[in-house]
Order: sequence, then C-alpha cells, then structure tokens
Amino acid sequence: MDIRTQKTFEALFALEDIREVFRQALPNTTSPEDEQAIREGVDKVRKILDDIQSGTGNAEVRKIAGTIDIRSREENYINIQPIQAAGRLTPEARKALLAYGDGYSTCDACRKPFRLDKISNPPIAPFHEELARFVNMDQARVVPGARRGFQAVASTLVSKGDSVVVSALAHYTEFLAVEEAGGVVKEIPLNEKNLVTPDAVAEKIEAVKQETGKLPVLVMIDHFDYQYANEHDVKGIAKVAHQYDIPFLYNGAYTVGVMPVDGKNIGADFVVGSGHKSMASPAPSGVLATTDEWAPKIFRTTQMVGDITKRKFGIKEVEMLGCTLMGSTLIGMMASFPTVRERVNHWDEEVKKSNYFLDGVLNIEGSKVLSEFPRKHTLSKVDTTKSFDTVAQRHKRKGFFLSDELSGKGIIGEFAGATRVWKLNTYGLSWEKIHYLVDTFQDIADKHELQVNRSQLL
Ligand SMILES: Cc1ncc(COP(=O)(O)O)c(C=O)c1O
Repeated sequence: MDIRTQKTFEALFALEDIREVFRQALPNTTSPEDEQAIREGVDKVRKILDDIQSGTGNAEVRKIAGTIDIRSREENYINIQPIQAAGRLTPEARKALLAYGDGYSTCDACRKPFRLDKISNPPIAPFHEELARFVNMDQARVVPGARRGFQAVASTLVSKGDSVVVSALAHYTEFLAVEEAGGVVKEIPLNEKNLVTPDAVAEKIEAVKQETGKLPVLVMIDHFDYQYANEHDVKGIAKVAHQYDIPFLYNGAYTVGVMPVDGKNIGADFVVGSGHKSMASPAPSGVLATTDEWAPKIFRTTQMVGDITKRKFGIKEVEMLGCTLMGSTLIGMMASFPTVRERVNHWDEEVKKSNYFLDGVLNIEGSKVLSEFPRKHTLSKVDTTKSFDTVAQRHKRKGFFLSDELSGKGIIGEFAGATRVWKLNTYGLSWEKIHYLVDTFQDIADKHELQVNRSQLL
C-alpha cells in the first residue's frame, strides 16, 4: 500500500471513530437540541465519507469507504430484525476486525503447548477462563457457532442408532449434529402453551426406552426457542435427565450474552452459546462450556500416530480440530466481552421494553402476540393477520405496504411482504426508540383506519 493510501485509510478510520462517538451519544441524549446537534454531526461525517466514496480517488480507498458506509443501517434506522439484535458488534469488535483481519494474527505468540486456548498474548487463555466463569461452568472453548458446540458434544456422546431427545421446537442445527454422529432425534411434544415441560421429557425418555430398548444418550434443550422465544424449564428438564443418568445440553443461543446464565445452577453438563447471535461477536463464533467431569471426554486430545513418520500431535483436541477461532473472529469476540459481561445485568430492562412495545402493538385491534405473554424475552412472534394484513388485502402494494410504511419512518428488519405472522426483536433499543416504534406502528394503523386503543398506553 502506498503512503497516500495508507494516510487516507487512517483518516477514514478516524472519521469512523468520530461517527461512532456521536452514535454512542445518541441514545443517552435527553434534550432535543443535543439530539439535533448529534444528528447533524453524524450527517456531516457521513457527507465526508460519501464524498470520499464517490470521488475520483484511489479505487482501494473508495472500496473500503463503501464497506464502512454499510454501517449506516444501524445509525439511520431502527432495526427490529429478529436474529441480528444481540449479535451486533461493539465499536471495539469492529476495530478488532480490522486490526486482526489476518487469519493467524492471533498466533504470533503461540508457544508450547501449541493450542489456541493456551495463548496468553493476546490474552486468549484468560479469556477462556473468563468465558467458563461467565456461564458458571468449569471449562470453555470458543467454537465457530453454537452448531459446532452441538456437533462436538454429539460426536463425542452419540454412536450409530443412539437416540437424542430434543424439543419439538429444537433448532435445525441440533438435528444435523445428531444426524452427523449417526444418531436419531426424538422430539418432545409441546403443551398447549408451546412449552416443553419436565414431565413431557420424562415421558419421552420412557417412550424411547420402550421403543428402542435403550435410554437416550443426550437431552438437548433450547432455553428460549427460536420460534416463539418462549422460556422452557431447563432446570426442571436437567433434573429429569439426570434422574435417568442422561447428560443435559443447555442451548443458550438466545441467552448467553444477553441475560445471566448459571450453568451449574441449571444443572447443565454442557452450555452452548452463539457469539454472532447473542454476544456482539463476528460470525462464526460461539462458546461450548462443560464441567470438569465431562471436559476430558469432550476436549479429549488426539491419540493418532503417523504410521510412517510416527508423528504425534498430543495436545490437539480432536473435537476442536486442534484450534477453532482465529484472527479477527476471536479477537472481535474478546473485544466485545467486557460490554457483554456487563450488559447481561440489564436484561430485565430489555424485557420491560419488549413488553412495552408489544402492549402498544396489542392496542391495535386485531393484533396478537403468539409468544408467551407477558414476554420474558426481546424476540417475539406476532400475528397481524387481523390487523395490518386486512389493510394489505385492499392496498395496491399488498403485503409490502407495511414494510414501505415502516422503512419510510426509519424502521427496518421485518421481512418485507410478511405482514401476517412474523418475528421481531427489540434488544438494545433505547426507550426513546421503543416509544417511537409504538407511535409509528399506531400511526400507521390510524392512517389505514384500524382501531387503536391509545387510552391504554402507559
Ligand atoms: C435456538 C438456536 N440454536 C442454535 C442456533 C445456531 O447458532 P449458530 O448460528 O451460532 O450456530 C440458532 C441459530 O439461529 C438458534 O436459533
């Protein structure tokens, strides 16, 4: 890179930093004048970035400026996309992405024993210890996504034909992990509230035993499922699994990183989390934590010896394929961790905001919340077939009318065209944004002559 390009990059990153400071200040602003000043500041910086992007300068610089500008979707819009909310990166993680983009940049100081989780500069080894403490388990490894955590556990515990008990709302990646290991999933039916109960788990275990003559080898349950984000009684379920001496995998894809998770208290043998879903981390990232009892099995090291060379790679862990996350993915996760560790303490406030917003939606006649209500999570499933979809039926833009209206008001993230049954997530939105969301949904309803019961607003 020539010196001019390098200097321009530096200037771009400095501008980005300034914009980030503005952006961070926005949710904490109370006076409209300050908010206006901050918005103008963001606009000015954007304008400079736009000029660079569209100017005739160095193509490489234009390209990187373009990449940076993708971030405007977070600054200019309220994004209620269901699965992105808690995975959005912190400014620190964004910087780490650039600084540690080279794949093996984490490996400069890799010394004996040669393994990722043993590297102390950057402080990857202490990060692993902190991760284990964070979910109150004994040992942890970073993995490329929650799915790789399921895979490591299934590959260790499941042999051909073994049964694994999962929820009827289990994520598909649990199915795949079991299939790859040669096992079969056995689904626990839901009760009338779309919940998996400990009793239903016990019945399923008994049924599997009857049917196959063998107990299942693993029970794997999502604390909050991906469909309704209903809370399932994981502690009660872990207890049932242990009564049959079956290990319990806690799927915390929607919890680890947003709310406090205490694996020991739950009775989990394995805790799996998703970095890019709930830990403000780049994809693919996640965590697999376990107890001292299970660690030697799940994190077993290789026994393989080369038949000609007699080479051995003793310290490398088989399920981790030696090392897992490298470069910016891992450092991004680490960079966000202080924020993530702190933010779980504010989960109750996040849930309050989620309920406030949905109360506002429910005040629009015909709207329903399909998830358990009041909400215990920020991800929710709503049914607007009898409210907004009645407008869609008579609107020339059909099902797209709602997305058009919302994006016109700076709200994005719903699936365009889906105004019937859909999911959204309010995680991380300030109270100001939540109020704005409610007002906007109700204004759109008003405009299209749907009944809105504003008197019930808090
Ligand atoms: C409940 C649940 N478990 C697991 C996963 C997979 O997570 P990852 O993408 O980190 O592998 C998802 C992803 O959507 C999910 O919703």
